[in-house]
Amino acid sequence: MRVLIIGSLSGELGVAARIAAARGATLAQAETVDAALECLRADARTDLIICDVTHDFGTLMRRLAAERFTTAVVAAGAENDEKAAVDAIRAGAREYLPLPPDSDLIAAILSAVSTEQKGEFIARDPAMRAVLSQADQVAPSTASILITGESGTGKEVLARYIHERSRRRKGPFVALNCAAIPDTLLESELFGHEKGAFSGAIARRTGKFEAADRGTLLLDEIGEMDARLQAKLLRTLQERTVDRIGGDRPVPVDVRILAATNVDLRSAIADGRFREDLFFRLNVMTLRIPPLRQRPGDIAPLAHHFVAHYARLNEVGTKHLTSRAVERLLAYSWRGNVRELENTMHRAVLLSSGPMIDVEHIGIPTEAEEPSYLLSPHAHATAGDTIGSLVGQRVEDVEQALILETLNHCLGNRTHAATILGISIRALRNKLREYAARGAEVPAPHNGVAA
Ligand SMILES: Nc1ncnc2c1ncn2[C@@H]1O[C@H](COP(=O)(O)OP(=O)(O)OP(=O)(O)O)[C@@H](O)[C@H]1O
Repeated sequence: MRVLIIGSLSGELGVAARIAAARGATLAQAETVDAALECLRADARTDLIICDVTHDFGTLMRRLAAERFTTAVVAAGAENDEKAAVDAIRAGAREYLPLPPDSDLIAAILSAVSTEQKGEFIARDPAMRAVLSQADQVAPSTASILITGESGTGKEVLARYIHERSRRRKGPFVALNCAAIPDTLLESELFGHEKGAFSGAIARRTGKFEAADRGTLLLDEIGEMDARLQAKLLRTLQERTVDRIGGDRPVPVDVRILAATNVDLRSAIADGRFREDLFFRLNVMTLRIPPLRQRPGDIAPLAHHFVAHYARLNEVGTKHLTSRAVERLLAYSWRGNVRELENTMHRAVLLSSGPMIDVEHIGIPTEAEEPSYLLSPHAHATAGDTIGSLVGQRVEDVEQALILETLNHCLGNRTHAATILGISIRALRNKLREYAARGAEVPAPHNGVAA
């Protein structure tokens, strides 16, 4: 694990750094926020940042967000400085590390970050066990693999699972969501840029390809990549070199590519939106993750796993699901798949005050209460009654209500809502911007529940 320390190593922070190193962390150090950002731009593999709160912590968090660094940050400061601790957590710190440092707490933080990264893969249902045994077979090779499945089914977790079982497991695992970044920035995010390559390129930055050198690069939502970048990606895969924007020579890279998608790439090819030659490069083998509703044997084990995880994380003591609660979970359709189950369990842990989690803490409707368009993939075949009651309303208003309601159901997850609605994520984002401009309340990406 790579840890970047921001602040001086001569005092108690230095003691914390030495404890982290003794627990196996590789250290880098920066005296200032500027120097730390330079360090991150030059090497995107940092797993954890520990920052002295007396440095400008708020600025650090804002600048990390502005440059789309998602590295976990821990603030370190005086043990009795409650205000600093509260401010740091509010600004987005994962933890407050009181100084002088406690070596068990540092060990716990390192282990939490590494478990999060490894991601435990729960698979009890035979359908999922079959996918895992295919993954076990292909993991050791260097073949590109395409992972398909609805949003929230666990494509990224499966990609990490493959990386951990590959010969590259000691190398980095780097993931990039191609839909989350505007086309204009995606190129520099993937391939990097030289200083001054375009306005705003204030310093040289390595891209995800270079960050994943000798490891694995997951390109999530590959179907959203625009045609020009598809061509550049294909060239990179063929030539095993990357051209940084503004660079004057290709840089060799050794990266295994895993690509994930929740759209049907064959129909994207038929519509001319995805290159067939790139598809064949990426798709040496396809692993298809079934939606959660088609692997009921996974629902209860996953639910127990998330309850234990969030109870531990929120320090609320051990909690258990009642058998009625488990029955309710088994009867639900989980259109948002494992991510929806995870968010539901996180909320239930926070809402239940005693040791038991019952149906009222889960807050999902029974099957009879679920809207038909969420239960059936053939919504129009079952939605006749609903349509009748809409006569008299404007299409635009009905569309807005449907989009916002679906987004609410998906706990704010844009990708999943777009999949259910059958529109592209870009189209969804444009609509949401329009609604927000008109004053409508648009659910935040995580609906207020920290994932
Ligand atoms: N089998 C599993 N075991 C444990 N956790 C899982 C499993 N599958 C999914 N999860 C959890 O569910 C959440 C969603 O998983 P993940 O991000 O891998 O889905 P995805 O298919 O890549 O979603 P998207 O298409 O929206 O990117 C994550 O928090 C992940 O840790």
